[in-house]
Amino acid sequence: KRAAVGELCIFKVIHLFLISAFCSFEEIFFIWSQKMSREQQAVARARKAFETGRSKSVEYRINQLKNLQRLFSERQKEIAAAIKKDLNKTEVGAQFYETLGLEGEISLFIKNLKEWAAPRHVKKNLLTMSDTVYIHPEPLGVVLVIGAWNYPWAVTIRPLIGAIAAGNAAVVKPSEVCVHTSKVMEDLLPIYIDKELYPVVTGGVPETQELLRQKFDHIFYTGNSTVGKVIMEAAAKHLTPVTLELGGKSPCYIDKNCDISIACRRVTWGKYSNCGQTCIAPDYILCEPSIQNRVIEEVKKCIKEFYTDNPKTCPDYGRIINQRHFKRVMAMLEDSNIAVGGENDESDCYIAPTVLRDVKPEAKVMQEEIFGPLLPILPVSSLDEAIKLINKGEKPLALYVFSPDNKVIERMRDETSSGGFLANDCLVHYSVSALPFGGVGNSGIGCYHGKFSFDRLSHLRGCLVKKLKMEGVNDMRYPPHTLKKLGWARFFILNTVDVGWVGRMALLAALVMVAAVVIQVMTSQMRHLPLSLTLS
Ligand SMILES: NC(=O)c1ccc[n+]([C@@H]2O[C@H](COP(=O)([O-])OP(=O)(O)OC[C@H]3O[C@@H](n4cnc5c(N)ncnc54)[C@H](O)[C@@H]3O)[C@@H](O)[C@H]2O)c1
Ligand SMILES: CC(C)=CCC/C(C)=C/CC/C(C)=C/C=O
Repeated sequence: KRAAVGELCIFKVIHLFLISAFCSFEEIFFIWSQKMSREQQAVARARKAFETGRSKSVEYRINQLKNLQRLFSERQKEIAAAIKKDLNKTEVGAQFYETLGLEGEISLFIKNLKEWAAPRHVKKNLLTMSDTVYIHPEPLGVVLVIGAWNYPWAVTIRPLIGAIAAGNAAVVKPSEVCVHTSKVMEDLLPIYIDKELYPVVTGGVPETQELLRQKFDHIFYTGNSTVGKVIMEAAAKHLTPVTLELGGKSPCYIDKNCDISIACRRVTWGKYSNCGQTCIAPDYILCEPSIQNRVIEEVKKCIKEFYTDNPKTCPDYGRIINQRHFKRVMAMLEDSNIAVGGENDESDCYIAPTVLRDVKPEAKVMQEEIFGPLLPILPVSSLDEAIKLINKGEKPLALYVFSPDNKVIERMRDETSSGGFLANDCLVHYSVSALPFGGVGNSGIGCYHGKFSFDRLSHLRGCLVKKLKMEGVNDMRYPPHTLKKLGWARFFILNTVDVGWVGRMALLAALVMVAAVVIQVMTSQMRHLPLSLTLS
């Protein structure tokens, strides 16, 4: 047996020798990759492509972004057809909620990328005044982007835009739950953008787990908090940093003094868009008992206005993504009183826009993120009680308050915590690229959109370039350490300089003048000394 193993080893060594002697690197990579899983291959190719250095060029990145922009202008029909099959969104709806935001984000990046990627000069202290001190944004390497199904293009491509812009390679894993969209993404992306640098890997849990076994330089995950923990655990094995865009129960407080009809119109839109399957949908309403009936009536009116008397046949009303989620949402209805809606059809994954009245915090619907078209109303006696109730739960992704009173708005903002905060509207903060979008606590880690995406997926390298002159200035930091040196160090380190170019010149001129005066005084003093003393 031992002889056989020995022979095998010799054979292997000869085999390896022959390969390395007679094969090119490409061939060796090919032979080696035959033994790898599809996921391993995609990651290895992406890393190899990253190592060529082509994504370091800002022009290259801008070109890739322009190609992505072209995908959205040329392939709207295919994109919309798949989203229609997956989530029953109309073509207009798909553009409005998904691709419009992406087109805006790409334009923003194309316009600003040169500036964002350039070295950023920073404030200095007196000690480093004559040095060049700056932040140098650099690519991280290979990023894994894991998308969710509810807005499959928006939540998968938006992080990809950031990854491309920051000069990374990125492996894109769309959600398998959106079967049709995932296929379209797999087919279209390689036609438009560099397929080596940005491969698409489709598949479900086993494929994602195989991807997670590989080493990445950042993992950007969008989805539920339970899987978020799985992602973070896998990332920890390689010390990979993560961004987790999660969900949660986003509360909505309606003040009795506000225009209830306008508030309810905005809440109805925020809640029932995409059939309630929006990460930042208002999850439940908190209001005083005196306005509960008004709120119910107004929401009911808006449901009729937006989705007709029969939302089931209304093209703008979506469907629950699949039967598993249908059953999950329906089970939440068990111990609640339906005030509006409640109709459903499992075979069509249809649940009507539904309002629940007098809901208690212990009710089933209050135990987890609803992610469906149910709107519970929890009566509270005051703003104080609403704040207390919100603070009992996990920190939400969004928090909504409707009130004409700035004091109410400010109290709600200052006495709670959430990923984002919106007064007198729902969802729209998502569309402002200048705002960081992300959760806090249980609703996520890290934020993105616009420049925040660029910074999140870059390494912001701190750089200081000193000249080899003026060594005398450094004396204060070298041993022996004395109180006098400490005094100088305090002066030089604790004083920051932010005087700009003109100021720097003026400061330099002042220093030169002081030095000139000192030298003059010293030489004139020396002239008055007896010759013997000057020499000694
Ligand atoms: N913060 C945001 O921007 C944002 C956006 C959209 C959705 N969400 C949240 O996402 C949730 C809905 O999405 P979801 O989680 O149902 O989407 P999902 O089922 O599509 O899962 C998300 C991704 O995780 C992968 N995945 C699932 N289970 C896994 C496992 N066990 N191991 C490894 N990978 C796994 C899937 O393949 C998929 O790509 C909601 O909680 C919602 O609030 C958050
Ligand atoms: C276009 C306007 C005014 C607002 C954005 C609407 C919206 C709901 C976008 C989708 C947000 C999103 C990806 C949520 C995640 O689940």
